[in-house]
Amino acid sequence: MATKELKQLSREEVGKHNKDDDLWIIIDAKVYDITKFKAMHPGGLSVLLDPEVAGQDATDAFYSLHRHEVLERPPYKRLQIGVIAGEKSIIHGRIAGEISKVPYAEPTWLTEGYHSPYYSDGHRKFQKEVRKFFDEIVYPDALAREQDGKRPSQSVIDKMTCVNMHAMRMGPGKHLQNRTLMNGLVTPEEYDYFHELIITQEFARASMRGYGDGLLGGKVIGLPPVINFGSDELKNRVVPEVLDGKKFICLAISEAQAGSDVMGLQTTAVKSEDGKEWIINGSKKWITNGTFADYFTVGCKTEDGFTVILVERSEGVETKQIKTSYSATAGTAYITFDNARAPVGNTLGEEGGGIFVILSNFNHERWVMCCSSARSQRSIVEECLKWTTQRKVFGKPLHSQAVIRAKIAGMISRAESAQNWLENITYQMCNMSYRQQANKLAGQIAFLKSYSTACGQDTARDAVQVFGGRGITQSGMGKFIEHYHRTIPFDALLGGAEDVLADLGVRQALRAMPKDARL
Ligand code: HEM
Repeated sequence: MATKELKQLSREEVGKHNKDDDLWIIIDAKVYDITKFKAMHPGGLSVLLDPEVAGQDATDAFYSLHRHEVLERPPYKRLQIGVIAGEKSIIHGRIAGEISKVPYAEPTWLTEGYHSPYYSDGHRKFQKEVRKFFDEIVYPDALAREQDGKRPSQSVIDKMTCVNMHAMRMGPGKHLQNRTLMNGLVTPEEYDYFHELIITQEFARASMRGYGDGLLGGKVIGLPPVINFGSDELKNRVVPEVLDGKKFICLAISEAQAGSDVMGLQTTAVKSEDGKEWIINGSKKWITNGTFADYFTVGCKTEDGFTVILVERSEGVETKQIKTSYSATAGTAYITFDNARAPVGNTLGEEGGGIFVILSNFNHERWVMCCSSARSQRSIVEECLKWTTQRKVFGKPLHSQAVIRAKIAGMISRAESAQNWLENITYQMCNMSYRQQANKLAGQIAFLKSYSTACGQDTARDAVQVFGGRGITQSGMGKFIEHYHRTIPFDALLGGAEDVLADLGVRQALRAMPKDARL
């Protein structure tokens, strides 16, 4: 379709079109004819006929009330008829891959003029491509699926497979062998936890909370027990099809009756008479991706204690959507097992040794959550800095109020401290064996997760105060604030509740107290 020729106009010329039946306005050096649109304007007619708006430069008035993306929607974009001769537009929408220039909108390692000991040039190139990928491919699907609640599109999952994103999200390790990562930008041997941190943070930046979990969050927590404790037959069959986005898996531990106290779980598995199969009965609750999972990594009570078993979707397995405060795209399920069967070869780890299987993955899972928590808070800082600059109160930007600046100070400090602690822990992970990490980092990671999400909850509350009514409205200026404030409890609960984790950190420290320590 040919693009329409835009007229070169003077401000005087625009000023003549200031009446009900002939109405133009200027926004950022672009001229819009809103004569027909005015009757359909969601904000009403009268505001557009105001003498300070009709025929005038309405840039400040517009950005005080609308996100830029409004002007990019096709029906509104078409309203532009010209530009102001000799002037340039300066405001633009999201450019795929772009680094924000807003202070603190990026971690220091991505901010011009700052340095970091942790990231190499390779990490920087990798970040660039990963951001572009998420901006172009994942972000539009995240917005659409959050709206309609459907599961993430298979086309997005397939594109992620092409660059081996699903495999990279599992961290460094053998599962990356013989895979081409991000079109060859990094080799499986070079790939480290900082690469994974980059993926998780770009993911958090480009997606919405429910969609973020929907886009195979279940795999990140449900597949490691198969990779680390499954038989070779099971691994060879299940791991490739999950990492290639053809089949979906979830971790099914929590029940209505038991959560953190896994030893209190009531789902049972007993062996069939011929000893070849497990027969499973019970239910699981709040299982991310459960509604569309093909495989279920299930915690069961067995004769010898607690055992983890991989159950395939089959007769006797039913999943139902649970309505939570985030969108249905996460596929959060209530699952029932009624005489469901799984081969005994699907046992993950030792019979009765399930607690070890589950605990062994907690550190990585929590660290992933720390990565995304630090990044999502930062996006809220960016929203607040933009809003308080463009929103005018008493003729001045909102940030001219000291109380607003104090809130922003808290948000920035929290986002920076979470990121800096995270990078230190990530560096330790890069230099420790998995066993050393389990020994030395369980407490640190538990503290960081507890701290990050507490920071996130404070930031969510402050951001709502800064945005006022818009912070509790699902569309318009405050839509990301409303979303963050509504979904932050997921960060604070999943992978261990804040208080439980903080206590775990202290208990780990007390275990390491030297016997000869005295005041
Ligand atoms: C091309 C020009 C404009 C377009 C396409 C437009 C479009 C919209 C849209 C789609 C909304 C719904 C809220 C949203 O999605 O953000 C809205 C709300 C509103 N608009 Fe406009 N608008 C334009 C210009 C203006 C101007 C110049 C004013 C003058 C002050 C104005 C005042 C308002 C008000 C007061 C609301 C209600 C805001 C709220 O509920 O918070 N609009 N507009």
